[in-house]
Amino acid sequence: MFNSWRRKAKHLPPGPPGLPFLGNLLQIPSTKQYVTFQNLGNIYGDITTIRMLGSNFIILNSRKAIFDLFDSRSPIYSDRPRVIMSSDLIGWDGSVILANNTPHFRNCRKLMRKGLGPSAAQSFVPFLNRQSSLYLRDLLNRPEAFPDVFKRNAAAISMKVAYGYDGITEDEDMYQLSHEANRYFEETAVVGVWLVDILPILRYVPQWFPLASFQRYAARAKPVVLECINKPFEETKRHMQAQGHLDMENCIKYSSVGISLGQLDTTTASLSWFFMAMALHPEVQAKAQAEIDKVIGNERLPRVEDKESLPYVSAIMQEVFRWQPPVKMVVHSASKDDEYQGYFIPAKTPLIGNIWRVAILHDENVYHDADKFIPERFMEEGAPDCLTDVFGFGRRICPGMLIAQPHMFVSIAVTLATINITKAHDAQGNVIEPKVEDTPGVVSFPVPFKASLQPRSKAALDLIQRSVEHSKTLPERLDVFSLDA
Ligand code: HEM
Repeated sequence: MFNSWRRKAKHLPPGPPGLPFLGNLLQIPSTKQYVTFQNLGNIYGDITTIRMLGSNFIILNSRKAIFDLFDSRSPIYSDRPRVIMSSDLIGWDGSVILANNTPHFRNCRKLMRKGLGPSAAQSFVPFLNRQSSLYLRDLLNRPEAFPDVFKRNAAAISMKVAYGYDGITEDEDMYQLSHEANRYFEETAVVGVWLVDILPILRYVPQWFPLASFQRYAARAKPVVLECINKPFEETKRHMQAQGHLDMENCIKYSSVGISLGQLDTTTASLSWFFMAMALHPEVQAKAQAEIDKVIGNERLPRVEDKESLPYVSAIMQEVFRWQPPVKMVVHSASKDDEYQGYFIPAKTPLIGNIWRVAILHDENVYHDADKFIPERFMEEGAPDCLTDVFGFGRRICPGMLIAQPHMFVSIAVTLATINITKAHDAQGNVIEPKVEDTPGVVSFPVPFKASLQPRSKAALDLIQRSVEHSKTLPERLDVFSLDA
């Protein structure tokens, strides 16, 4: 009784008044929620509550609040809110990304630390270098389809990292399978978008019911998702002719598919934002190309190992992440009641960390002209490191960040070394201005835009061809999942 009195005596963080039952539902748009949340933060402070259909959501709008809770109190704030649509209805339950902080989750993270940690990431460097010239070749073959080239390249890397699988770019069925399963994840894993996530009772509504279009969607999606989880794993097992302990098999299966899920869209989106930034800022592109020409010359392509000697190119990578973080909000959940800054945070409340606002990312106190693309800010003495924010927090921090960063760097560097990216023109010769608008979803892509890609010179074209040939001589990588280490 005393506890219940204490619970009532403490208040949730403040938030906007809402309507009976609907709460703030009508005030939260379906796109760019992070801007709405930022505006709420400006009114109600760095920790704000919104209420929708009887459920509370807490928004964290400051770097301090996010780190205090997600990082310093990570034993409490490492769960995920339950997304019934994505996990129960379409089959992503068990996936690392949606799992609560359970033994299964901890085993998967342990496995991923081995497969994606510093020494594993180091061992992928030759593969990333090798892959970068194939990426350039594909880009020049299909310049108009650059987002698809990014995605196929990311798929090749994630399949290699997750399953040791080569040749996804030639295996159209496997590529389409992971592409489609990924899309289903993207469309269903955002908290609060599907009514069934807010009113779980709806999960029992049968498919034939007139308003149950979500059940029909789930019936289409589930076989694809399950095949994406099982097929590459079974193939790998067949190749290895291995039989393992069932728990461990599950752990490998969900870690592997988590890697593929974690990588595909994030790197594709970031490279798409990079292309947009270059089309919008020819002066940045020219400056980076001058750096590459001076430091690397035109006898070879830049490599992962050149990062330190190409500070301006590295600054472009950081600025792409800061300007348009591909994951603009992360959602953790509290595993038990807690108190913060005098406010009560009930167990199971979803907490939304507004990466967009946080930080440094779009905080004018830290970055001047935060909406502008200015890589020079990362060349200044004592510039903050935005990479500590874009990859998430605490126990849920992105396990693939040591693969993602060299992959992004080398892709940016080889593109700048050999290709000019400019704004596209329409049939009448008018410039098509790219719009800096993003798509809704877990990962935010730029809305599709056109850009024109031209090789910088005949020498650049020759270099790409030579590098593709040379890449075949580069060493392979070692076993990813050596479980006995
Ligand atoms: C541009 C590149 C990437 C960015 C910006 C990014 C960002 C993120 C963020 C913000 C999270 C959520 C963290 C949180 O909840 O606090 C996350 C989770 C995750 N990422 Fe990445 N990521 C990237 C690339 C990758 C790559 C290359 C992999 C795999 C090789 C990967 C695998 C994962 C996995 C498995 C999770 C789920 C972790 C969990 O829920 O515990 N990511 N990532």
